[in-house]
Amino acid sequence: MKPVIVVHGGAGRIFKEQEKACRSGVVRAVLRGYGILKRGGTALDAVEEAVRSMEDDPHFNAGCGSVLNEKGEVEMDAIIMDGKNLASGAVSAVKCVANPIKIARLVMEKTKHVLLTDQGAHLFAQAMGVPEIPEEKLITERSQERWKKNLEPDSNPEEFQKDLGTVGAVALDSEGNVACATSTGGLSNKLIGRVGDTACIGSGGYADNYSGAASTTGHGESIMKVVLARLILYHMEQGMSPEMAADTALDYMKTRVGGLGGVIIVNNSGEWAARFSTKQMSWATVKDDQLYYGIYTGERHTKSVDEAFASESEEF
Ligand SMILES: NC(=O)C[C@H](N)C(=O)O
Repeated sequence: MKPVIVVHGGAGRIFKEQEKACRSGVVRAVLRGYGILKRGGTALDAVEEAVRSMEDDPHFNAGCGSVLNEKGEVEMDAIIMDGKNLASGAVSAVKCVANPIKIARLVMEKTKHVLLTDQGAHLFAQAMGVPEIPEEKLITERSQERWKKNLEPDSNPEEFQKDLGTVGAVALDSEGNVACATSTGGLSNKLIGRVGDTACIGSGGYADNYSGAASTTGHGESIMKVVLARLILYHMEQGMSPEMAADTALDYMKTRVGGLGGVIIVNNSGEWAARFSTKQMSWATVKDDQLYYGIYTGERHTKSVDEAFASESEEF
């Protein structure tokens, strides 16, 4: 089986001055993940690596760069899932760690549970030897400015929620296994303790070798109401292509609950899609040693992977 990986850097609005950094960020992440697949690594390792790369990138709303809750704190959600056996692990409302996706993976591999939250997730991370980092390291000037603006009496929180940026990855490895991973700081100025779609199995992501894998982004409460990732896989089980399944599910979310978002998908034969109902979503894919990436509807750049690896440090 030829490996495939798709990543997203969040659906929503990307400001002009951020576009280059977002394109570079998703390309860097997809190449890291593909490097693992190319060496015969698993889909699970590839999606974790790709998501880690974007958690470490301050341009995305995950890890460093996460948006802040109503008190100005970072509370992050993440999920990972293995399509081989439906094993999955997630964390919600975690603080002071660089890579929530790592803890999600540990939840999957080292506990009998699927989701740990807040204090419990913190204690578990400590017990697993995950280093704690000061909260300031996760907070960027941009996330702080946005938080302050949202506190102004005439602010329009709806407007600011458009500026999303969750990160995610889906992959198919050479053994035919699929996996997904998603990580986020959630919604700006959210209530303390708010758990979003990203931490919830079937909403923020789902992976099943019988059909494929999906990772979602967008308005979390809407995504949870329609259980977006699982809905997409259901459509694929009924015979739809990844693209058709994505469009059908996103349309349903828009008409049924008025929610916008984006998804990346790979099915178990290596067909993929990156679709969104928002204005933009940064995404990148590698299949057959060919890199594809874009931000706007209809935008699709192509490069060979060798060429892309050679210019990895450059902007795209
Ligand atoms: N940026 C996002 O995609 C937000 C995320 N889905 C949430 O609601 O937590």
